[in-house]
Amino acid sequence: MHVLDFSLRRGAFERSVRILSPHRVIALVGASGAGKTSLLHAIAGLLRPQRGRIEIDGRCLYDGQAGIDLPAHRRRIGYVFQDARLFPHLDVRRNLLYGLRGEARQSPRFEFEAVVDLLGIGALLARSTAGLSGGETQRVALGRALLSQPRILLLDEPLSMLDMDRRDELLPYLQRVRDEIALPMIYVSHYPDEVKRIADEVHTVGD
Ligand SMILES: Nc1ncnc2c1ncn2[C@@H]1O[C@H](COP(=O)(O)OP(=O)(O)OP(=O)(O)O)[C@@H](O)[C@H]1O
Repeated sequence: MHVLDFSLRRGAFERSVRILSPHRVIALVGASGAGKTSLLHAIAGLLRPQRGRIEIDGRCLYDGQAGIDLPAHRRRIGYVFQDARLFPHLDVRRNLLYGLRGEARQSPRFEFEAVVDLLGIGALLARSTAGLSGGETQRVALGRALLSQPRILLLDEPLSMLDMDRRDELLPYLQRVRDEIALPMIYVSHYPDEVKRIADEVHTVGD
């Protein structure tokens, strides 16, 4: 069960959301500026809501009334950005291993080899990030996020920098992650058609 029932403010921008969902994978769609990224930031603990409650898969991350506000590092979030944000000075293997550091190294649920296989990135391990295609870059970013041993996966328009062919190439990997990793996922996109292939339920943010 997910509860996203909160209000937030960013400068002059205000947004309230009320989503109660029994589904593991939900998508948030909406126009540019509707507040989708801001909602993900609130879930990740990067932006404090004005009020309300955030519960993912039955685990409370924030409750204004009860005074609960888990710090970002304790929320165990895997975050995949639109622009991947791989470290340019590290090769693919080291980018992935960056995810598997600190506490994540002790008895990981998602192991290096398994994640590499799942995402089909074994042949890329020794490569620099500079020559990767957009789809390959996003698969590595997804791998790095999974290796940080998250309890929740947040995806902020992971396909938006890709052309149509590359999108079609990446979608099956996202579907595999959804089915085989079985984490709660919140997927932000501009495109309802795209998210219907990933999410169990689609919510529109904004008016
Ligand atoms: N740091 C900030 N300070 C003030 N306003 C901000 C800040 N960050 C975002 N905003 C404003 O908050 C609103 C929502 O932005 P947000 O990025 O959450 O929307 P979005 O739906 O993700 O948009 P897009 O689809 O274009 O990425 C916008 O009006 C934006 O200008």
